[in-house]
Amino acid sequence: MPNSIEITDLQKRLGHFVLSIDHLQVPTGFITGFIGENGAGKTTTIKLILDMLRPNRGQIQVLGRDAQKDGSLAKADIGYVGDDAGYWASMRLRTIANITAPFFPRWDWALFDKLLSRFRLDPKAKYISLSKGMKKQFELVIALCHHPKLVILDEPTANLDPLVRRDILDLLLEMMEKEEVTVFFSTHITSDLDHAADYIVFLHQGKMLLFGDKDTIIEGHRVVKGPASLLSPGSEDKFISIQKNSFGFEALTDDPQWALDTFGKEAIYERPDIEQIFIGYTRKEDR
Ligand SMILES: Nc1ncnc2c1ncn2[C@@H]1O[C@H](COP(=O)(O)OP(=O)(O)OP(=O)(O)O)[C@@H](O)[C@H]1O
Repeated sequence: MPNSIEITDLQKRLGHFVLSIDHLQVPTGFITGFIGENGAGKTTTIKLILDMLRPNRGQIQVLGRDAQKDGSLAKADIGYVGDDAGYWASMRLRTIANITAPFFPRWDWALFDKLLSRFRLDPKAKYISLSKGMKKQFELVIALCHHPKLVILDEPTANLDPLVRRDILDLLLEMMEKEEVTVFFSTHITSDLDHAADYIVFLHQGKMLLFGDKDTIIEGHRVVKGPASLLSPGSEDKFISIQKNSFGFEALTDDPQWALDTFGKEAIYERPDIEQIFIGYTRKEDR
């Protein structure tokens, strides 16, 4: 199966907010990072994929099944970590696992124990006694220990310290080496994606701005810096976005060759990171 998620012609209205995605594919066997500012529509998209919300229009295929008609059949193959796991606060971790395991035919107790000890979580601890980061780690253990084909994570690393964030990303990468797993990962911490993602989706105010292979996207862009005297009205308009100050300009281009031909050796050309590209496209849309 080339794509684990395929979205076509999707529209969802929530009050004044409109989510509108013409086409989105999440390739099987890779990590796709889903980036957007607060309120961009990431959680709404994920809830639609999981059939927790119904669209006003459009089709969503998840693991080859229609999310609205028989999405429940795909649920055993999906590991999901969202905002609120909804676990009973006073339950012990082992009890939560005992209740969850029967829903998943490939539940793996050995993997559950291994992952719990990796995160130094005590199975006898009560869920309420865990810190925010430990709760996320436990939710991730539950999501991964039934060998899901598709892992959907809604901002799993928000509020976590860098060490825990890196540990979670490393765990995902290790899993993907051993079995074919697809990961769809929403975040606004773009540095996590610099490290881990293969594909990137940018969402802004309910619309997709960009989708593609991360390395190709980065290679296709440059941050150009130089003195303001290099600029002309025509060249300014060709940038995706530009910022000027008393020292000169800093701009994002999706045509590195044009920039080199236009500004030559007087400008500096830098490879952007994901955050610089995302901010550049967001500024362009907001102009
Ligand atoms: N039940 C609802 N009724 C009305 N508006 C809603 C509802 N749920 C979400 N929204 C609106 O939809 C928009 C998108 O919200 P969503 O939670 O999908 O964003 P997000 O990208 O996940 O943001 P964040 O990074 O802050 O979690 C927001 O403007 C939000 O206020």
